[in-house]
Amino acid sequence: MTATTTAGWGADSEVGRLRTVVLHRPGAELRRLTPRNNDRLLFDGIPWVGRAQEEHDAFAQALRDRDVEVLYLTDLLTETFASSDARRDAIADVLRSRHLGDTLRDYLADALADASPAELTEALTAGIRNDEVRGGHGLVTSLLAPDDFLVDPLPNLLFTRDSSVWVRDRVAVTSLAMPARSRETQLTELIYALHPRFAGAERIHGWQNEYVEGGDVLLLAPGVIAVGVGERSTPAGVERLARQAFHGGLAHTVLAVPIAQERATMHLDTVCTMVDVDKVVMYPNVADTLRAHAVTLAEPVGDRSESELVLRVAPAAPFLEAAAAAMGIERLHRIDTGLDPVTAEREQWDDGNNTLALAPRVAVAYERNDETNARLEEAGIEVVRIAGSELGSGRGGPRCMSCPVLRDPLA
Ligand SMILES: NC(=O)NCCC[C@H](N)C(=O)O
Repeated sequence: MTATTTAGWGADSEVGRLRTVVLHRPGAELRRLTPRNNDRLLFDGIPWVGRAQEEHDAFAQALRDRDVEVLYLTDLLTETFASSDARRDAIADVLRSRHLGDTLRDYLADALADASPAELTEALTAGIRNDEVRGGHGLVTSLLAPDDFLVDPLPNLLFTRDSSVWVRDRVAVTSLAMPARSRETQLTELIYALHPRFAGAERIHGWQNEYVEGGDVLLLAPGVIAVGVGERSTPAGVERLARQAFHGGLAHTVLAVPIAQERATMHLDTVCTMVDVDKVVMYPNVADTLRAHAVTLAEPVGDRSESELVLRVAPAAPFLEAAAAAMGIERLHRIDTGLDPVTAEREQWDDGNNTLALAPRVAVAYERNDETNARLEEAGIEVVRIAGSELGSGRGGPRCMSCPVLRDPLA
């Protein structure tokens, strides 16, 4: 292991004391959701935006009350757009869309180049509707419906955990599998590449690599990473992340964990999150069937390049056992969601498993999941309850809505 966590950023676990986090306060992009587009944009309903903002502000305040520094993604993006390179790259990326046509593309290129940093952030996150453009009119604008999007909104920006994840002192900008989300990581990558706060931060992965989503990546312990493989993160994505982690000396074991390819279990963090150094809250309906392949290096890195590393893949073993063995602990204790299978199913759907640890044995959770929260407390976990009736309509909880940038190291 060569890398260490630096003072300004980095995390080597899910539970080290949280110092800095990136959130996204929901805004205009949520007002774009309609019953006709919400499925495609990966929302299960139409949130009441004002209430979602109140819930989110209370979430952010709960973190600040615990001395966590809250950074907002759109502030970082707007500050990043002080750089003309960032503006140029962001505009080029969004205009690569095959839906635009040359007339519209030329018009938008000029309009976006003239936009202020804040206006550019707004256009790239809330999207641009056909009836909102003042020029570039022609074949494409005539044939599209007035409320068709020329640039799609990004309502899932709310889930900042998916678009980047820190692994020790490196940031993995992820690669999102669903078309509705792929543009999120273009923006995240610009922030990490060009925002002065992250100057010098080394990046692994990237939005054009094989698919890996942050919600699938769990830092079980220093040197041990679990990665869910399912609807979002692919086997090739896990292999890429493992190669990068091994090559950078960031991990000794990566657990590849197949999960059911279903909406309710889209990421590993929808069924399992850590609440202590040796405790997870877990969906009991999958706990006994969840398995993991331990991936390790067959030979030392030496002077091999990342692609030359030889990986050893162990046969599948029960997840909790494989995890404990890799973590070097006797047992990874499991706290169940709900009391019975039906309650567990209801509370898992409402993100009862998706907790954000602020420190060992302190976790933020949606208040609505009464039984899971009671079980956490019985197990000695302090639960910081937040409201999430509107926030949850995108199917994500406190962990999905937060990207820890700095945690105290456990190693
Ligand atoms: N880590 C997570 O589970 N994130 C929640 C993502 C929800 C979002 N609506 C999506 O479908 O991608």
